[in-house]
Amino acid sequence: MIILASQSPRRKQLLEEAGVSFKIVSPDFDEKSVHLDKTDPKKYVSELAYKKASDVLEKNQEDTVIGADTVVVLENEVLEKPIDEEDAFRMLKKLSGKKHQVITGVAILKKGIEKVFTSVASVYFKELTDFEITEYIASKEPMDKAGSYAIQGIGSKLIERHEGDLFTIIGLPLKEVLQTLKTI
Ligand SMILES: Cc1cn([C@H]2C[C@H](O)[C@@H](COP(=O)(O)OP(=O)(O)OP(=O)(O)O)O2)c(=O)[nH]c1=O
Repeated sequence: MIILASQSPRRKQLLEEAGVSFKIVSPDFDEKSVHLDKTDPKKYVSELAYKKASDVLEKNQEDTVIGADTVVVLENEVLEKPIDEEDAFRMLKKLSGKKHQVITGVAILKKGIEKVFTSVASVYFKELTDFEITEYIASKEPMDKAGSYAIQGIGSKLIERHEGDLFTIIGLPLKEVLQTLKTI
């Protein structure tokens, strides 16, 4: 059985639409309580994805477990989910008019097998006014998204363009995930 170790509705939907049959088991640890080094964002998302997957594998040892983590990286600063609306405003103000990276780390674990990889895409934000930012935050959409926006939602109107894999930005690099599932 394949298990998605994630509470993210986006990851669930992406995997469902790809025709994979799986169940969801949420990892049993608080992301906020883990203090990992963020100076290397690829290493950071890989470690978090690994922690999510290994926590679930421990209790489901006959299964294949997928864990993932997504962050936004702007000029060496890692932006995660905002803690409140003020934090979302701060992030969106920083992202305004600039290019940033979105990095998703994935860990696919099964007894004796560990596949961990990252995927990077770039997003170019339009210049945003404070009013546009405030209006967007009022939609509540930013509150559970890395970097405080959703490219697949209302947030699309904040974006000039993106380079790379859209699924990586939404939280799961599907092509690589499907390829890895085939080979393990
Ligand atoms: C940048 C961006 C992020 N996101 C989402 C993907 C992730 O769900 C979320 C980043 O938070 P994560 O901590 O990666 O994931 P999560 O807390 O939603 O789920 P779990 O830890 O249980 O797997 O941001 C979008 O949906 N659209 C976007 O454009």
